[in-house]
Formats: sequence, structure tokens, C-alpha cells
Amino acid sequence: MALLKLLSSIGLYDSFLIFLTLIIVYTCYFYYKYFTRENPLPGPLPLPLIGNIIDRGFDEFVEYTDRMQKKYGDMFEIYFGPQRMIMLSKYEYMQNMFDYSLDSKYMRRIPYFAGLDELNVAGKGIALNHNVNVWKFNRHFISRALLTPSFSKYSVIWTQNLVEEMMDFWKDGAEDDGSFVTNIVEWAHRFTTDSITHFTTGIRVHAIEAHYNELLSSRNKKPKKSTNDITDATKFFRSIKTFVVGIYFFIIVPPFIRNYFPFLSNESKKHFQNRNWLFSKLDDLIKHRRKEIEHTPLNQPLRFDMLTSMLTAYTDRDICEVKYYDEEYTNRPLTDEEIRGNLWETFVAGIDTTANLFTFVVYFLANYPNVLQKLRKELDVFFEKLGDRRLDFDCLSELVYTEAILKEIFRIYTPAPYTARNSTAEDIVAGQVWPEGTQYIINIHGINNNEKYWDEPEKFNPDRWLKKNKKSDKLMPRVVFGGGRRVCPGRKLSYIELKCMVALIYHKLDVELVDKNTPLKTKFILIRSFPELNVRIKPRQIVNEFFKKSYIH
Ligand code: HEM
Repeated sequence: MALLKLLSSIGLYDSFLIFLTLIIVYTCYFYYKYFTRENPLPGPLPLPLIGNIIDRGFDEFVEYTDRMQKKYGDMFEIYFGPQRMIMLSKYEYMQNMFDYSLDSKYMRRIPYFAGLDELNVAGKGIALNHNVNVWKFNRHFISRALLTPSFSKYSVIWTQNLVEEMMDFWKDGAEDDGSFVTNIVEWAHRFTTDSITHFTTGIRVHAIEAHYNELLSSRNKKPKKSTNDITDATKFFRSIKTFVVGIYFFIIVPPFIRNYFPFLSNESKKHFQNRNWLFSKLDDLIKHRRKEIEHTPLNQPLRFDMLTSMLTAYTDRDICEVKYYDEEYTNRPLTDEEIRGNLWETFVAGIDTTANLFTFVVYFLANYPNVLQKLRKELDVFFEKLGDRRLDFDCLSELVYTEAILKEIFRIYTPAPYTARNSTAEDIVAGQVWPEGTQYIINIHGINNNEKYWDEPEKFNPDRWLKKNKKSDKLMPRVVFGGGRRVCPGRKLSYIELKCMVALIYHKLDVELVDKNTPLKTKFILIRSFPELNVRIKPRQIVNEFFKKSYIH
């Protein structure tokens, strides 16, 4: 009553009544649609407008869907705002969604979201592109840049240099006892930022070096001198992170709430400003490279990176010898806006995923000394055989146990626990007919931890990957990077980066958790990550009969 009196005294009584009526009408409409929906599935009851996003534990999304899977089974539904999502945790239910045919009914990942349009990312790039034709066009340019054998070979050489550079910074920042205490999450993300920006644009951001400078200065130490330009490195690095949060925010928060709730409308503004800054940086980069190409004499070869490949496509300077499977989509050069979309796309998809997986490796190796010991055994033999030679693509395949560890962490704790498909035609899934436009979430984490496919799925056991001919062997690699036409184009690069990082770092260094009781607690914003993981890095103490010496100093 007091509220009504107050509203009346300030002349808002009528508006309040209209607002209330609208909410009631919408609520009735929402629940009418909900209780008469086709193929009702078990799942938590959604609220109008916001769906299940304020359910207890929703923000710990992986734990939430784990609980829901236990409660409701391998197929249930949840609501993101008003959008119904069918969650599939059984491989057989989603097998045909990973179909390689171009006529597949599952070429679209998500539908059109007005929020993504507002952010000017709808219909751009590939991962969140709802427009299948535009996706086909863009995907070609990204795949041919990331999946060629020459790119894989080059990426091993370059990644090794980058790991060594990062280890040098750690060495330089070490205390008198030789140890360096730091948050490994930050370094891993800086590492993949430098790596992906280099592979996609040919230009380094120097995010690692900027972090080294900031960290040493904060510890009253003098960083070593360098000629690299690191002015905007940290801002650029943070801008990509904020951009990812912005995408998530604009997808899950409905426009009405986003625009009219004061705190949230400020959040929207922050994301618009960040997007403008990031896009202008990318536009400068594209223009600069375009000029460089124009000024490069015709008889001089152009360097191969994704940006150069996209800028020259269907021009006289086309550096790509691979022809597209469907010319209909590629008979013209890309516009700068399309190129920009493909660039931010690759940053967003390629930085956090690999970086987070590496931090999970650090966590698991610190908690499983027997696995670490076995890894070291493999690395010692491997590097002794390698001698003075550098790592190359072929020799990485000898790291069988290293790969088993990576696969097991991908299985038990993947950074990309879900992917999605939005059907473009009616289809039968799990024995029921579903209309066009049904939104599915493929619960990669759920499938990889489902006891139907795995013995003791909760057990961290890299050895399971050394046994041959198991049904699950084929299953995991397919689901962890998705499948079909929309499979992850960065999967090869990711394995290369991870193998190089694990091999080089764990051969030379001990990496311990500062707090040995750190819980395995992660956050989920599109992907899964540790907010922070503090470690003590020091030269490896060889407890081997023959080499009782410290390795690196
Ligand atoms: C730990 C490493 C990574 C994991 C676990 C991962 C996982 C995934 C998954 C599950 C998908 C969805 C696939 C599907 O729906 O079928 C995906 C898509 C994608 N990934 Fe990755 N990824 C990783 C690394 C990378 C890297 C390093 C890059 C770039 C260099 C990258 C670029 C992309 C892109 C552009 C897409 C969208 C593909 C499309 O829609 O056509 N990813 N990734």
C-alpha cells in the first residue's frame, strides 16, 4: 500500500499499473506456451523472461547441468531467458548432428539473437553465425589457414620459441632461491594471446612481455630492456576477455532487462565501448596490412598468415592454392568487415580454450605425482634422443603419454563443455519428432563423463588412453572438439601448443601449487576456467641417480 501511495504522489501510479498488467499478461502467455509445448521434457521450471538463469547454482553452469543430468536423465530441457534448450548428454541422440554433409539439418549452431545484432556480431565470423551461407563463406578462409600441413609444421617451431621466451621471463623474475611464485592462469592466457594473434595476423601483441613488465614492477624489480612495443598489449588482452563476457551477456540477458535495469544498462554501455575499441584496433591492423601488401613488389612472396590469406583471396595476389568446395560462396574478395569478424572470432575461440586446458594440466599434475613421474620418464627419454635438435611436427607424435594426459584432461575437465545446434529442418531426435528451429545443447562434458561409455568416468586415469580398441577411444576426440562441418578448426593447433608447453615446461621445471589444497573450482562463461591458480615455479630437481643437479640454472 505504501508503495502505491508513493507512486501515486509522484505521478507514476498509472504507469505502474500498466507495467504490472503487462507482466501478468506475459506471465500467463509464457506459462500457457510452456505447458502446451511440443514434446515436453523433464527439467527445472523456468520463470517468464529469465527462464532458469537465476536458478540456484546456474552460474556454476557445469555443476548445475551435472546435477540436472543426474536428476532428469540424458535428455532434459532448460531455459536461457525465453529460449528453450534441449540438453543432450547421450552420444546416440546427437550423432547425426555431427554429420559432414553440406545438406545437414544441423549446420546452424544458434538462432538469430537480437542482442548479438546490437553488439554487431550476429551473422559475422563463424562460431556464432546463424546465417549458414555466410558461415560457409567465412569458414573456408579460417579452415584453409589453420588446417594445412605447412601451418602445423610452422606452428611447432614458433610455439617452441614462445614457450622458451616465457620460461626466460619466469627465470628472470625468480627470487634468490630460484623460485617464481605467480598466477599461472594469467600466463597461460597471455601465451595463447601472443600465439593466436601471431598465427592469425602475423603480428605479435606481446601480451606475455607486458605481463612480465607489470609483474616485476609490482615486485619492485627491474624488467629487462626490450625494443618491443607493448603499449596497448594488456589493454588488447583484456579487451578480448571483456568481449567474450559481452557476447555471453548479450545472449543470456533479454533486451528488456538489459536496457531498463540501471546496473545492467551500464554493463551494456561498457561492452559497447569495449567492442568499439577492439574493432577499431582490428580495423587499423587490416588497413595497415592491406597497405603493406600493396607496397610489396609482385615478385616478392607474401608471408602466410590468416589475415594475408583473407586479404588476398580472389585477387591477383591470392596466396592460397586450395580451392573451395563450393565456388558459389567464394567468387569475390572478403570485405574488411568480414575479415574483422573472422579475426575476433579466432581470438575468442582460440585463446581461452587452450589456455584453460593448460591450467587444468598444471592442476592435475600437481595433484597426481605418479602421473607426473611417468610423464617425466617419457620426457627425459624423448629429450635425450632429441639432443640438440629443435622440436618438429613429426617428433611430437612420440609423446604418447603426454598425449594420453591431455586426452584424459580433455575428457574429464574440458574447457569447452558444450556445443550447440539449431536445426534448419524437422527431424527425429531420441525417437521424437522435433520442429525446425529446435535448439539443442550438446553436453560434451556430460557425454565424456557418462558411465555408459567410460569405466569409472570420475577417475583421472591417463592410462585408459594407452589401451587399444576401446569404443570410447573414438568417441572422445569427436565430441571434445565437436564434429561434422562445424568441428573446431583449431584442434590441431591446440594439441601442438599444449604438447609443446607441457613437454618443454615439465622437462625443465617443477610447477607446484602454492596452496596444495586448492579446490578444483572453476567458473563458466561460454567456456570453463580457473579464476586464479597460484603456483611456485622452480628449476626441476632431478631425483635421478645419474643427474643430481638442478636443470636450468
Ligand atoms: C582446448 C582447445 C579447444 C577446444 C576444447 C575447442 C573446442 C571447440 C568446440 C567444442 C567447438 C564447437 C564444434 C562443434 O560445434 O561441432 C569449437 C569450435 C570452434 N573453435 Fe575450437 N576448441 C579449442 C581450440 C581452438 C583454437 C586454438 C581455435 C583457433 C585457432 C579454435 C577455433 C574455433 C572456431 C573458429 C570454432 C567455430 C567453428 C564453426 O562454427 O564452424 N578452437 N571449438
